[in-house]
Amino acid sequence: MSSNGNGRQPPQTPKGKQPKEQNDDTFQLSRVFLAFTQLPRVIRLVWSTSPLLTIIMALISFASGFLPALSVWITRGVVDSVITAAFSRTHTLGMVWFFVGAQMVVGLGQNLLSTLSNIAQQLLQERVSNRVQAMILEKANTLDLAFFEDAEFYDKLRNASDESSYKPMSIISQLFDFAKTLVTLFSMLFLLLNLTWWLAVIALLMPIPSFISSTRYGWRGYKKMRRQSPERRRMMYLNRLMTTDTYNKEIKLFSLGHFFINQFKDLAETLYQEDKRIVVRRYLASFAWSSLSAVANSAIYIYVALRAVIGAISIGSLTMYTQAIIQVGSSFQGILGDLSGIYESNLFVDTLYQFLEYQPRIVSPAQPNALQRDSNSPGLAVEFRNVSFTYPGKDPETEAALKNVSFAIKAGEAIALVGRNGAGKTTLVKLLTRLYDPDAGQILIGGRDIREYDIEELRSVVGVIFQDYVTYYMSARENIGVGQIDEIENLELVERAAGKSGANAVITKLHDGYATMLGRWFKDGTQLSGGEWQKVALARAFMRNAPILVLDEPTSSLDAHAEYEIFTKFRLLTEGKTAIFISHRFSTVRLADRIFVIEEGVLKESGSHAELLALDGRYAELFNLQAEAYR
Ligand SMILES: Nc1ncnc2c1ncn2[C@@H]1O[C@H](COP(=O)(O)OP(=O)(O)OP(=O)(O)O)[C@@H](O)[C@H]1O
Repeated sequence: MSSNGNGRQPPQTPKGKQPKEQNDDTFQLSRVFLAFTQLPRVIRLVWSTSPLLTIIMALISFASGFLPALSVWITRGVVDSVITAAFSRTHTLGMVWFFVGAQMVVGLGQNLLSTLSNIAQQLLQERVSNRVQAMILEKANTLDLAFFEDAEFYDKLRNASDESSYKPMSIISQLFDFAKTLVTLFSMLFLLLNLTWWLAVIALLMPIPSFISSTRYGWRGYKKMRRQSPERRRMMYLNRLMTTDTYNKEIKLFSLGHFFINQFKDLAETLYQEDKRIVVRRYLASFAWSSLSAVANSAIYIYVALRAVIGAISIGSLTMYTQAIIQVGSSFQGILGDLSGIYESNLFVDTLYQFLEYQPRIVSPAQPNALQRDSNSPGLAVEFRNVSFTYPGKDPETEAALKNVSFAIKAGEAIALVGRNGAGKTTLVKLLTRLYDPDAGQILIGGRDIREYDIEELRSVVGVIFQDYVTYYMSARENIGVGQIDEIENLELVERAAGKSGANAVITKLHDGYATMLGRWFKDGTQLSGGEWQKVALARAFMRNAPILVLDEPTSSLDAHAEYEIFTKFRLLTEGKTAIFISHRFSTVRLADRIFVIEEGVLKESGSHAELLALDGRYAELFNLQAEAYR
């Protein structure tokens, strides 16, 4: 995205930290080494998650690396001692027993180590994955609302939480496996060198082409994941549409099921075709290279067999060398496989760290000023001075949401915001609570620019319920208690807040009162009606007990009686706090001390109901239009 000309940048990973692969689709082997740059970070992450489990895994890997060579060496002992026993006259079985016994000990040892390794790995995997998921949530919690409205950010967030949470542990497992196989490789090479050096070299070289090919496909797999991310997200969305209760009604009534299912199937088919190409090519290439290795192994086999025929080596040695050759090849292949696996996982982990590097733009100042409450009023004064704002990616000339808006609200005043859909009313509230910062101008609360306050403190003095309020699928008490999280257990406060909004009458009728689980998602959940949910949300705003109360269409779903109840008692309920409410219902609006009419991002008119009617401007027009409809 380009800058939209108002000086703000859309959310991006900090410049200079993007890995080179981001901008280039071609694969180069040299990049393989670049992609290991995350390794130290990953090791630190896993180590700090559980040093004990990491040490256990490292020790087990190192120890089990020696066992294959030991086993091959013992095999020679078994064969040679059997032949000696068979062809000598004494038939002494002592050595046979010894070597077979040793083989059994090695076998049991191998079994024990792999069991321990599996246990350590699974436990560590779970802890690392949980920790990474928590890190992603923590990061998401710090980021501005604007990030969540950006598709690129969303893709990264999805990729980070879907793929990357288990990848750090894959890297560590592959790294330990790499170390283990390295030990096996060197111990096998040590055995082979007794026979001839060039066989060791050939066995080493064989797996290299296979490594290059597999790394290239790892790269392609990663690029594919990045490319397909928007489609996969769309599939997830369709899946949610089809399986979530809130959408189900409309989908049934509009017969949209097949329409969405077909979209899902089309996307799935396109992705499948792309996946198929990569999978088939990857495994065919791997088949070709491993066939070549098999042929080369047979040639070496013949050479060693002929050495045994002419008596240059014993039959036991024949067995040992042939096994060692095969193991050198497979160990080296294993090492390269681990390397390309680490490389592939690294690419994913890179996405995770790119996500974790996002920095919020809306932050508290280094030295925040404390908010001074007004001693004469339970409310706080609010002022907008020449505030302009355009949403990211929109043109400030033609698509500004607010243009040069100025007004002052006294502490304790009740203000209604009116205006058509899309006029900028909700945007004004978002700016007041620093969900966005204005591009120009200043917003003041209690006489100071809101950017001078700590964000948490600022938000604690503004109680807001948006028109798209959240319906938490939790108990009724929690639904209201979250309005003031440190009082969530205080049933008395919760009940008082519920009493003000009319939610108390709803909740006391439920089978478990305030303990009733709301929503249908969880066991014994009760679904509420739209208006009942709104009363619960409204109670949350009262629970907050903030000096400034902002209600965005707070009574849109309430029945006439409930709305009347709230608004006749509005001043009583708000206890003299500063109140800003947005409403399209003029019966509600006229209760405000003053009314602000917003039109296309501009404050057009302001004054009391009577003043604005007398003005006979836009307000009078809208009011009369609505009144007309009731006649
Ligand atoms: N997150 C967003 N990203 C981009 N544009 C947005 C966003 N939210 C709102 N807008 C645009 O900003 C303008 C003002 O929207 P706003 O939500 O403030 O209107 P409103 O007056 O509250 O409308 P309504 O009465 O329908 O709730 C609209 O043109 C809208 O399309």
